[in-house]
Formats: sequence, C-alpha cells, structure tokens
Amino acid sequence: MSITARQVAADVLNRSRSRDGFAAELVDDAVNAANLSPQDRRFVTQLVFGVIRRGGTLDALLKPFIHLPTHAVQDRVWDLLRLGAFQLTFLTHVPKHAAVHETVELAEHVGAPKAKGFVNGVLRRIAELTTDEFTDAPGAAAVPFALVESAPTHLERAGGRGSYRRLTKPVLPDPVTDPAPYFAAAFSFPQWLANRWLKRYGADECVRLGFWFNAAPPLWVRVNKLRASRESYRIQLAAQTIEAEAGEHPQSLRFPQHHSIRDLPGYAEGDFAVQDHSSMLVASALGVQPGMRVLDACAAPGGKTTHLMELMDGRGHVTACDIDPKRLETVAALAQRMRLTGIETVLLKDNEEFPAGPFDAALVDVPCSNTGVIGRRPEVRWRLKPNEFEYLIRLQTRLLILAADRVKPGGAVVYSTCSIEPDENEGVVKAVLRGMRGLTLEAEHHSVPGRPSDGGYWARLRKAKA
Ligand SMILES: C[S@@+](CC[C@H](N)C(=O)[O-])C[C@H]1O[C@@H](n2cnc3c(N)ncnc32)[C@H](O)[C@@H]1O
Repeated sequence: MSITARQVAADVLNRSRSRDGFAAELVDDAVNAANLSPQDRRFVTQLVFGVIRRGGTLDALLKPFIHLPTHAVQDRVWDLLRLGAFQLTFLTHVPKHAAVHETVELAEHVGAPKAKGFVNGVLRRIAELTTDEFTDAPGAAAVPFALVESAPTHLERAGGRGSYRRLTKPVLPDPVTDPAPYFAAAFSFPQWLANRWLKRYGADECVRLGFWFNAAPPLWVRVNKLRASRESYRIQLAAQTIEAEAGEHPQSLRFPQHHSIRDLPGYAEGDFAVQDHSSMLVASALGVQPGMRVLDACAAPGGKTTHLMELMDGRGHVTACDIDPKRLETVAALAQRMRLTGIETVLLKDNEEFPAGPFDAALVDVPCSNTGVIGRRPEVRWRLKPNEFEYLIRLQTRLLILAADRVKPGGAVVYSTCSIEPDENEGVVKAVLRGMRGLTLEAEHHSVPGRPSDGGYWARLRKAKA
C-alpha cells in the first residue's frame, strides 16, 4: 500500500527532531521519495510546518488533557497528538472526525499500536475544546488563528490583527494578567524570546508579529533584469492566468497564491530567482556599477551574489565566499540557471580570511539568529538559544572587520542580517565603527516583519578615500 500524506508528515516530524536539517529540506526529500500528488505534497508541508510553528500552542492545548508527565509519552506519540491537535485547531478543511480517526490510525505506522486508545481519548477532548466560532478578541479561551492556506490575504482582511478561534473553556494564560506566558503559549514562542520581544515591542506589536510569524509567508521572486523586465514577465505570467503583484523593489513580484516554483514560466531559463522582498533591498544598497570587483563574504546559497551580478548588468566580477561546500555548490548552480557569468566561488576553511582583493565593494550577509525569518523557517524559534547571541555577535563583528579590510579606499561595505535583534544589527555596526578608523555609516535600514515581508537589517559603510 502506498504511503499517505499524514504518514509522511509523521516521519518528517520524527526526523526533524533528531537531525540538524531544515524542515523545508526534509519535506522536499520525503515527498519526492514518496511520489505524492501535488495536493498531498502541499498537505504534508502544511502539516509539518504547522505542527513545528504552532508546537508551543498545541502543547498548551494538549497538556490539560494528559494526566502523565510529558516524558512518559513517547516522542512519536507526542508528534501524533500535535498532528491531530493541529488539524482540529488550525485547519478548517479537515472534518473533525477525519482529523481524529486518521491520526489515531497513524499509531501503528509510528510503531505504537498500543497508544491508539490514548491518542483517540486526548484528540476527542481537543475536538470538544475547539469551536467553529471566531472572534477578534484575545483571551484565555481563544486561540490565535490564521487560515494556513491563505494567511496573507486573511491577515489583510483582519486589518493585520488576525482572528481567534473560540474554545469551550479557558486553557491559555490570561493575556491581561499574564502577558508573557500568554504570548509564549498563544503564539507559540519559547518563553525567553516572548519576554525579550514583549520588553522591546510591547503587547500590540508582539501580537502583530505573532500572527505574521505563524502564517505561511508569501512567495516573492526577483525578476532577472538581464533577461526580462518585470512588466514583460508579469505579462508572461498573466498569459498563464498566474497572478503576481509588483512590490516596491523594481525587480520584485509577489504571488498571492501558492505555486510550485519549478512550474513557473521561465524557471529553467533563469528568468527569476526566488527571493524575499527584504533580501532584494540588500544587494541594491551596495550601489555596485558595471565592471566592479565585488566581495560577497557569506554568499551561499547565492541569492544576493546573483543579484549583485544583475545589478552590474552582467559585467564585473563577484568573489563568492562561504565555509559550507554543499551550500556553495548552490551558488554556482543558481548562477548557471540565471545564465550569469563572472561569479567565482571560493570555499573558505573555518577562520580563514577572505581573498586579498582589493575589492571595489563588499557585501557581508552574516550568519545570524534568523529572528526576522521565523515564519519561513519554522524550527528556528525552537532551535535558537539565548546563549548563542554572544558567539554570533563575535563572528559577525569579525566578518565585517575582515571584509571591510579587503575594500579599496572610497569603497562601500554593506553589512546585513535577517535578524530583528538590535545587538546583531546596529550593535555590531556601532562596535565596528568605534574600533575601525576611516569607516563611516552612510545609510541603514530595518525591514519590519510583515511590512511587507521578512524582517532584517542592512547598513552601508563607506571607507575613507586615501
Ligand atoms: C545568511 S547566509 C548568506 C545568504 C546569502 N548571502 C544569500 O543571499 O543567499 C550566511 C552564510 O554565511 C556562511 N558562513 C558562516 N560562517 C562563515 C565564515 N566564517 N566565513 C564565510 N561564510 C560563513 C554560512 O555558511 C551561510 O551560508
């Protein structure tokens, strides 16, 4: 018998717990191996991403009905409880009886047939807990809800506030008397991150961020300006009845509906690259000109490397460095698909310095906490630990200093992250400006999550003329 979407999802959840890989890659591998229909592929993604993203909320809903310590429930059985609770709470297209029955049936697949009765009992209680009524008022008996299938549109309709699914009884902390535990449980964030953001942003902005980061992020592409204008590509899409909206960046297009990227016209010909709107701003901030020699210090998987070459009208040289050989291969593959030449990949050993140059300009798109893209990478919120910031900030500072050192007098350096943490952003830039003479801050920009897309930061520094 062929494997079902729910079985694949249960297997991916199991793998995502024990491996370092990203959920997106694990889902891709698993759906390809299982040869699922496009509809089932989407369902697997929805289940896996949803269960990981909403894991904190699902546990808060489940715990009142489980009279065993968490460690007494096998991991794979706990996955099933979350899978069932996710369908019952966040998916409107799955009937309740199917959500319970199909999830109980998975117990055999995960090697725990004896847990069937237990899973059935708990999920029936969750089915009773979740009503079909929605409200825009938060509370201990209302779960922040987003239509997973069409979250951005849904959020716009709700004025960015989102809506809440009513529960038959209060199971979440009270948002007024216990805002920090409420935000962590209702919006599914680790407590340390909830505390950190509440202190910085206040409750209203945290709620907006919570809705944004729990929705499926929109698909954006950057039209390869060396192959097509944005308008001509949009006409090509329209001819296939594919809707796309122009964004503020002149090469950007946003797709309101879900699409398989490889099926979009011009994929194989390199007419576009998948890239979030905020990321497009970064290479543009460097102000490169045709014929320049540019250092891309942390290049893989190559979204910004290829953009830099487009911005130089395909005439120039980009030295694309990274320490990860597998990811560096994707830079070369992307450059090839986009039909771009003049990109040289350089594999660095850990702690190795960048090639000598000198370069006309440098982009330093550092490894970071990824807190601006938590919606895109569902596991980030759970894997990130507060004690990692110290290491990251030290690495970011070092990479910025080393890259700036390779740039000619008068040249520009753009430092960027996909983090919304000030200590990884302006904090690093200020420290480097204090410590390195002849460098000034020329411009900086904070991308706010949801306005219009991923969160992030860039700063352009200028080296003094000799
Ligand atoms: C944020 S990602 C870069 C994304 C890329 N610029 C893009 O737009 O597609 C950061 C990259 O830095 C790389 N990295 C980590 N430590 C590094 C180091 N010491 N030197 C160079 N690259 C490093 C990681 O392997 C990762 O690919």
